[in-house]
Amino acid sequence: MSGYKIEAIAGAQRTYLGEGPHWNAQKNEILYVDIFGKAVHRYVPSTGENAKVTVDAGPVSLVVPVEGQPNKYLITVERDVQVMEWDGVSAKPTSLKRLYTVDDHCKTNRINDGKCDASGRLWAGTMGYEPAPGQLDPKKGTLYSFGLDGSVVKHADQIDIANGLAWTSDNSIFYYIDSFSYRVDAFDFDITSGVLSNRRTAFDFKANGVDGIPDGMTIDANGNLWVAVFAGKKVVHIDPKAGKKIGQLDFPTTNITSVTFGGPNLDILYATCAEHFLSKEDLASQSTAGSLFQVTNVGARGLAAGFNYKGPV
Ligand SMILES: O=C(O)[C@H](O)[C@@H](O)[C@H](O)[C@H](O)CO
Ligand SMILES: [Zn+2]
Repeated sequence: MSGYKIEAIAGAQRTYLGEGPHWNAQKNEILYVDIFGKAVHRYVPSTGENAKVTVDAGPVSLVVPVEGQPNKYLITVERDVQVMEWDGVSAKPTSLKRLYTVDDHCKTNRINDGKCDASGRLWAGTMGYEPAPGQLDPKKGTLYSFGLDGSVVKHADQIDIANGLAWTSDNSIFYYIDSFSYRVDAFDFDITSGVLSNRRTAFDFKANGVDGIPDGMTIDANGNLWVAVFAGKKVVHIDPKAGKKIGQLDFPTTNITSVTFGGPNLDILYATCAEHFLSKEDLASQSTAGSLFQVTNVGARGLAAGFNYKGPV
């Protein structure tokens, strides 16, 4: 893949563990979190406006706007799903309200990656305690959905690190990453009922000789996947139908965590990354660690902007 250009966005606030980028088309802004920075960030590319709101209660792993309520956002804090009221400027939320708590059976778990499907249903998964690279409390994660009717449904368990999620344009397939499987899996998906079935492998990192840990993910208008590779210094472009890698974006820092398309034409790929788990040497030599990146001229456009949450708040 040639001709692409990667830039660390100087005007966007940096993070310790940047994650969960969401293109909010209603406000032409990108939202992203700093998990262990316990914060939500917003950045408006057209004006350079940016802001950060800190939630002291615990790690914040995702942010999704609430449909029709411009100052309300769904966030996850530790094992809670909460609705945050925020004016988009202040350093502290106007209000926080807990909606759901998951994994009471394992209180050292936390919610990790998640996003909404096209119906506005939230999907999010959990992971065990991970004090250091390779020291994860294994197979403790569960994938949940939070429905428009207020239902909380378990879809899969025995997950190591609940990560990337993406749906096809016709919502017939859900792609999913449990990081330490080193795979992208595919499920048949029924968006009306929210039911997943027929889990199979769409792309196997090890079988295809791709090193690193698959992390966050997005899908482009051609139905191909873009997967951030933690400890891999890259984003890989994958054709999930063929189970083949079809491209790669090489970054100047090691721990790329997630990606989303954004911009008015959905032709800019935004990537989050982390200082988290970087070696001392890498931290000293990688000045862009923790940046929000934009990648232009990748040769594809996003399938859609981020979907808002449409459930009860
Ligand atoms: O960003 C995430 O999704 C996790 O929260 C990170 O912690 C890494 O994926 C994990 O640490 C890799 O080992
Ligand atoms: Zn992740």
